[in-house]
Amino acid sequence: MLPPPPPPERPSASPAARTVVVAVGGNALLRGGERATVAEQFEAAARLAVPLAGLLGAGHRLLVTHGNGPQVGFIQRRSELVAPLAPELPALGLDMCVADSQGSLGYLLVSTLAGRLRAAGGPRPGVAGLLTHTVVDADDPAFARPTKPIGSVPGRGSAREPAPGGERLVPSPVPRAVLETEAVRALLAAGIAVVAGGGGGIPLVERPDGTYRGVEAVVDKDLTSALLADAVGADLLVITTGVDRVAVDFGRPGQRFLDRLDVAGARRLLAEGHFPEGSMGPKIRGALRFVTGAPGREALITSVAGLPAALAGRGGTRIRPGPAAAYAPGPPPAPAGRLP
Ligand SMILES: NC(=O)OP(=O)(O)O
Repeated sequence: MLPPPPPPERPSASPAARTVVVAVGGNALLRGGERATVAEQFEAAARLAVPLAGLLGAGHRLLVTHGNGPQVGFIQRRSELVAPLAPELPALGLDMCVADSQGSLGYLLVSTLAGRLRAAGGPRPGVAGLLTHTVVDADDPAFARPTKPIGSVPGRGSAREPAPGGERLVPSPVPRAVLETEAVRALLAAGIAVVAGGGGGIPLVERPDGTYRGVEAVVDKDLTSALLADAVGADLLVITTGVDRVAVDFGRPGQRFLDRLDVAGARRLLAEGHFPEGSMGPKIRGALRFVTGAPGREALITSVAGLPAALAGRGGTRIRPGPAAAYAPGPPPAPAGRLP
């Protein structure tokens, strides 16, 4: 549970202030599915801004990260649909689509949070949206095995042969470093709320000469969120998803929701296949990476609707290290089955 510190004069002034990272799924802004209008997306972002502003009002430092799974698929489809009509317009690679999604989703999240803080009338930290780049390994095996669904219509396909309806699977390499880590740290230290790590970050690989190039991939935002949360020394990583709590045997007879998990238990359930890749798997792996990075950390998995209650200790699944945990900072581990 996150204890509310007394109202501060300045947002960063309270000794009880903690650094909180809240990861928001791309689906959270699309309640109406693919047909959600822009106005509905703003409404969803405005609802989310209420508990986020509450954290800032209580004096905590806040980093918001967000997904882009549906939106990056829409942007890519738009580019592909336009191509035969206007061949003079450049086709967009996935790195460019991720960058576009950071712009539009950053706009939604920053403008609604800034507006909520202004309307609340208390001490107002600034809110900054940061275009974020994530370095991945050029030889990550994910490039040969696409697992990340983008676009929102159920179905299965590959990046080259999309399934009917628009959803497709694309490579999702493990994030190794975020170029803007120092900037995020500096903004948080200055009491400014940050929106960063959007869509897992624009995926880059290093060229032999040390420069970067964008690649065809969508990095998992939960893993990037854990990496950033670790790097900025966060105390709490909140991962929002479509359910209020993590379940074992999800969607099967015997389904059981969990209030808390320790590291050993989470690892065992992950190994038993309760948390599939492309959904709960990266959230659990991100949470594990974060809580085992340093002592005193906690991860919380819950829904956007359940966020206010979960932050007050009345819901969600809490992941804590447990008595036998060993701490080892570093990038997120690869999922089972990947090369070391
Ligand atoms: N990039 C990413 O992981 O997005 P979602 O969380 O929306 O799938």
